[in-house]
Order: sequence, then C-alpha cells, then structure tokens
Amino acid sequence: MACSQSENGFISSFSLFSEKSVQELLQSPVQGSDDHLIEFSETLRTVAKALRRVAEGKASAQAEAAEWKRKYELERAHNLKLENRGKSCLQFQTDLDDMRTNSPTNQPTLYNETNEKPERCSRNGICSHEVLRDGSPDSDSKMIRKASFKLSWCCKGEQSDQQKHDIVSFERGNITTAERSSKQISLKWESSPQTVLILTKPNSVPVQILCAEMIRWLKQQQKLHIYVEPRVRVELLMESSYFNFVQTWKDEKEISALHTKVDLVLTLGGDGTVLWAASMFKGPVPPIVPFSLGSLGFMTPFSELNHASDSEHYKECLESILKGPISITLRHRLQCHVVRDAAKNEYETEEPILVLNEVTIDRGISSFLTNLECYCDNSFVTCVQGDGLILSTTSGSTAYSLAAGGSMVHPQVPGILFTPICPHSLSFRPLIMPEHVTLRVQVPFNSRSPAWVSFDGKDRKQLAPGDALVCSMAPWPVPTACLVDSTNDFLRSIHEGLHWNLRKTQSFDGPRES
Ligand SMILES: NC(=O)c1ccc[n+]([C@@H]2O[C@H](COP(=O)([O-])OP(=O)(O)OC[C@H]3O[C@@H](n4cnc5c(N)ncnc54)[C@H](O)[C@@H]3O)[C@@H](O)[C@H]2O)c1
Ligand SMILES: Nc1ncnc2c1ncn2[C@@H]1O[C@H](COP(=O)(O)OP(=O)(O)OP(=O)(O)O)[C@@H](O)[C@H]1O
Repeated sequence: MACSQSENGFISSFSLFSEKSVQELLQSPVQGSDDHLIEFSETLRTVAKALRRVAEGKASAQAEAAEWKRKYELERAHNLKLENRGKSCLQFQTDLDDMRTNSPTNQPTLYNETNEKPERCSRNGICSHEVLRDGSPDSDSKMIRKASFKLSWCCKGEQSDQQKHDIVSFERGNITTAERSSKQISLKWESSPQTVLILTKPNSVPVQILCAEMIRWLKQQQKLHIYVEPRVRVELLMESSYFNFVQTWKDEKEISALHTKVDLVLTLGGDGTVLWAASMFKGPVPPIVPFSLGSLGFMTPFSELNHASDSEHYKECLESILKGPISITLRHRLQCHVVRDAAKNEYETEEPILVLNEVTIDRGISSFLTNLECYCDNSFVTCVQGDGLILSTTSGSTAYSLAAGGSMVHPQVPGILFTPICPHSLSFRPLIMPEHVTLRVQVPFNSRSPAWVSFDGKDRKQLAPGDALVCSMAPWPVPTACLVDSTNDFLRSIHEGLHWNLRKTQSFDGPRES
C-alpha cells in the first residue's frame, strides 16, 4: 500500500498518521496510565482510517484512469498500425491487381483482431471493433461512422421538433387531448449516410440489372460503401470483377451487427422483400427505401418499373433521400413469443420473433376446427373456433387480415388487429386492440389437434395442446421512406393496389329528389 501511495503522491500527509504509527502509540507504556492519551490515540486512529479510505479511493480512481489511458493508447497505436498496414496493403494490392482472382471466396467480411491478416486489411477492408474500413483502391482507409439523423414530427405541413408529451390536459376542468397518434415524421440527416445495404428479390433479371446499375452509381457518384447478401455478391462477381468492393457477411452474428453499420437499406422487389429486410433486423432497423419491382407493392412506393423509359429515375429518388429530409412511416412490429407448455418459465425456450405484417395461428394441415383460447392482458377475450386467427399490425392490415375480412388501417395507427379466419359463428367480427396490450393465444389441453403458427407467412411452428403464443408491440418499428407522406402513400397503395371502392360515377341524368 505504501508503494501505491507514493506512486499516487499520497504518502506525505497520510504517513504522519498511519495506522501502524497509531498502533505503536497504543502499545507504548503510556497507554495504561493516561486516559487522555488513549482517547487522543483513538481519535488519531479514526483520523488515520478516514485518511486511508480517502487515499484508497483516490488511488483506485487514479489507477482506473491510468488503465483507461493505457487502453486508449494501445487502441490508438493499434489503429495507426492497421492504417499503415492498410496503406501498404493497398500499395501491394494495386501491384497485384491484375493477378488478383475474382473468386467469390475473396469476399469482404467483418472480422475481428484475432483473424486479422495484412491482406484482409486491403480491398476486402473491414477491420476489428465493429469499425468499418473500406480498403478499396479509391478510398483512403478512413473510419466509417454511422450517419446520425434527427426525427421530427410535422403538424399540418409545419415541422415541430417538440415530441409529444402532454396526452391529456386538465386545464380549467376541460379535458383535451394533445396527440393521439404520431404525426407525419420527417428524418433529417445530421451527417451524410455512408453505408447502404441493398436487398433484392431472388431470381429476377430486372432486379439483378437494376441492382448492378445502382451499385455502380452509388459507388462512383455518391462514394458510398455497399453491402449486399452473399448470394447477390456472387451474382455480381459473375458479372464483373469490378464489384469486388461490395461487402457482405458470413454468419448470423455479423447480420446482427449490421444495424450498427448500415445507414440506409434499399429493397428491390415487392412487399415480400420489405418483409425480408425487416426480418433481418431483430432489433433497431435503419431507414428502408423500398423500390417496387413486384406486382402489388403496398409498402413499396418508389416505383422503378413504371419508369422503365427513364433509367435515371432511381438516381433522382436516391439523391433526394441521401440529401434529406425524408418523410417516413414508422411501421410498428409485433413481438411474438412461443411459450411451450413444457417450459418452466414463460420466455425460457424460444427467441422472440418480430413480424411486420402478422402472426397467424391456424389449423395447418389438420382438417379439424381450430380451438384457440384468447386473452388480452389476462382478461378472457374469446375462444376462436374456425380456421384460425390473425394478429396483425396496421401495416399488415392490407395483407392476410384484409383477405380474412379485417379492416384496412393507416400504418401510423398504433394498434393490433384481431381477425378470425373463417370463424364458425355468425357474430365473430374482427377487433382492433390498443397498442399497449399483451395478447395470449393458447391451444387448450382438450383441443382435438395441434395448431400451427407462422410469422409474416414464414417459419411455421407447431403449437401443441397447452402451448401458447404471446404477442405485444415490439419496441423497434420499421422506418420506411415515403414517396410523398404516410397518408398519401397509403391511400395511393389501396387505390392502385386494390382498386378500392372503384365504381363508375353515377350519371347526372335520371330521377331526382323533388
Ligand atoms: N389469403 C391471403 O391473402 C394470404 C395468404 C397467405 C399469406 N398472405 C400474406 O402474404 C404475406 C407474405 O408475403 P410474401 O410476399 O412473403 O408472400 P407471397 O409471395 O406469397 O405474396 C403474398 C402477397 O401478399 C402481398 N402483401 C404482402 N404484404 C402486404 C401488405 N402489407 N399489404 C398488402 N399486401 C401485402 C404481396 O404483395 C403479395 O402479393 C403474409 O405476411 C400474408 O400477409 C396472404
Ligand atoms: N432477399 C431475399 N432473400 C430471400 N427471399 C426473398 C428475398 N426478398 C424477397 N424474398 C422472398 O421472395 C418472395 C417474393 O418476393 P416479393 O414479394 O418481394 O416479390 P413479388 O411477389 O414479385 O412482389 P409482390 O409481393 O408485389 O407481388 C417472398 O416470399 C419473399 O419472402
């Protein structure tokens, strides 16, 4: 301790009253004869103890600070080393450029310090600590930070930074509500987006062509870093070795880190591709720009195929999105837990699954009537006897829920749709529950057959008698860019996609009310 004290510059005052010296004082012959001296010695001992505590506290704080400083310096030295290596690798790589193979196995990956090799720090360029480096020859190995942005709520065309606080005001005894659901949201970049993830519908030639074209433009004109799925990278490299700079991932762990690196997601496909994109993010989701290359496109307002004659159209859209501000729709998701009867505790067994459209509990291949007991926050709702039940988000209200007779709901409305599928009852009308409830759908023990649950139309799982599905609103919405705004895009999608309430206008001539 003396050593650490002297190292920390505390020895001087403390040594005068060290416990040891007080101890010696107490053990001296004077101790028994003079009560005052004993009292004085004890006071000294207390003071010494207090000083020791102060000294220890400060010493440990200083030790901690020293440790942080050491870590910082190590980190800095390490980064400098990597930068130098990256530069020399780039030099080396440029020389080797012509000799370089274009094999898909050369794909850039995320990796950590332990498997870091000089050649991996170059063109393939992503280094450790979740810090991205693009080592392509036309970049300078600089660190890439995720772009920051600010969301604001607009009110009747005007923007307001003020978030909703007062829901109900009791001023002068009159009850007024301030805001019931979120208004149009505007996203403003505070720093420029640097990394884009492009997700594409598989097996589509128009999608492949547009994807390659977009990547060239985003790289050359916007100097962006680009991620694609491993399958897409292979396809791109088969087309040309030019696409070697395009990055990808190799396992689930790297997918789960994507949201920390990607500023913007572009989807090229239909609604299914937007669902696919959302399912890749089990937590926060970066803003998604959905380009429509499918047949319907309720969630894909950026229509590219309609502009086939104008191949520059996507450039205009992306330029405006990269510049901002963008109107976005925050699409709510449902968080679903399958709770097995065999599990001792509610959330012990299976990972939660997030859905953007809906979770469906149906009879699967069984020809028996489904029998499902439904509870809302522990209150009994009803027993579904029919083909099944859909718990849908408002974004999913235009999908399966609509086909089962559910209402169409604006995607910004925070609610959970409770829509039966072919109920064997004359009075079972669909419900819409508020967003804060937890719904529980249980297969009763006396059910004649198991039920099946599927998530956005995928990942079917069996629910045995006694098993349940617990569902509530997820904390991570899916922000999708609007072409105009949430309302305009929603109305356009139901007009164009469903021909909603399309009817020839009644002619002027004919009988009139007198
Ligand atoms: N009877 C039905 O209508 C029915 C049956 C099964 C699944 N689905 C829907 O299909 C979805 C899965 O989509 P997919 O593309 O992976 O499968 P998919 O390729 O089978 O396409 C299903 C259709 O649903 C449309 N769709 C998807 N999400 C929509 C939305 N939010 N609003 C309006 N239409 C939407 C798609 O455009 C597509 O035309 C499921 O989440 C479910 O909602 C509908
Ligand atoms: N990146 C992807 N990887 C794997 N599957 C995908 C991917 N993107 C989309 N899919 C799947 O491909 C299917 C069709 O996709 P999508 O709905 O986008 O196209 P579509 O059917 O042509 O369009 P629309 O839904 O407008 O008719 C969906 O089932 C979807 O889950």
